[in-house]
Amino acid sequence: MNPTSAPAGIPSPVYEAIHLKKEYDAGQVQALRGISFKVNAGEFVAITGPSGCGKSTLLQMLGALDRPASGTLNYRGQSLPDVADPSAYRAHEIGFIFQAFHLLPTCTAVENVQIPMFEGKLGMKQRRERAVDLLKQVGLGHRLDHYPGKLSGGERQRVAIARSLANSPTVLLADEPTGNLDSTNATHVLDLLVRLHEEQKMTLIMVTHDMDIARMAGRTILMKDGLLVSDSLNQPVSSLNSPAATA
Ligand SMILES: Nc1ncnc2c1ncn2[C@@H]1O[C@H](COP(=O)(O)OP(=O)(O)OP(=O)(O)O)[C@@H](O)[C@H]1O
Repeated sequence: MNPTSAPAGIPSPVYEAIHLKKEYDAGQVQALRGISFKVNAGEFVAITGPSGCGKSTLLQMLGALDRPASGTLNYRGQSLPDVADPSAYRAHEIGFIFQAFHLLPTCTAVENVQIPMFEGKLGMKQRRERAVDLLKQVGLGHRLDHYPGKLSGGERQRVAIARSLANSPTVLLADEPTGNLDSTNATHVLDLLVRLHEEQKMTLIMVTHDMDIARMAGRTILMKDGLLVSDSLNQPVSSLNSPAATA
């Protein structure tokens, strides 16, 4: 994509959504009923709210996995629903992390991480080297040749996070990334996401129904019944282990 840039000193929105709507079942389900917000480069935003309020629907739109019925959704100044090549956008601009990991069970950790790289120009040796490097970054240098079935849930999610970084995305979109994990593994995965966001200045947008997890973000968007009910900055919290998160 060919991003537009904001004048110096003005934060440039990565995403700008204006009155987004989405219906299912010929209008019987109104999943999004007019959502507007901006996300600036390098922000960590949590999207939270009760089950069925439209969080995943919204994240899927940001990931160009779905299209709004109406409204405007821009990614770095370009209309996302109208992007010429959504698969290139998904492969190179964003990394997606799912609750259920979505690893290929017949591929090892290092093979799973290489999968998104097949769209790029790296040769076989470079792909493997990059995958090894990414697995080391997520603390799995000792599990390179393990199959997903031989890894713990937390390790599987860390492989999925390494895979999401394969093509150096601008944005990480995480949908309940700790939803299938026990509290210890959840803490490790969240700390890893925070570290990636802080060290690599990555924009991180995370859907969670858990308010304690949402508070780890710099900002929380609260949804209800397909509407945005609040959009507020959070007090700094670096980990679920911190007193503020466990109080
Ligand atoms: N493909 C679909 N067809 C019909 N209705 C759908 C579809 N996907 C989602 N919905 C409905 O749209 C609404 C919003 O769903 P969504 O999955 O976005 O909510 P959510 O906030 O992510 O929920 P949860 O926290 O339970 O995952 C819900 O009422 C859901 O039943």
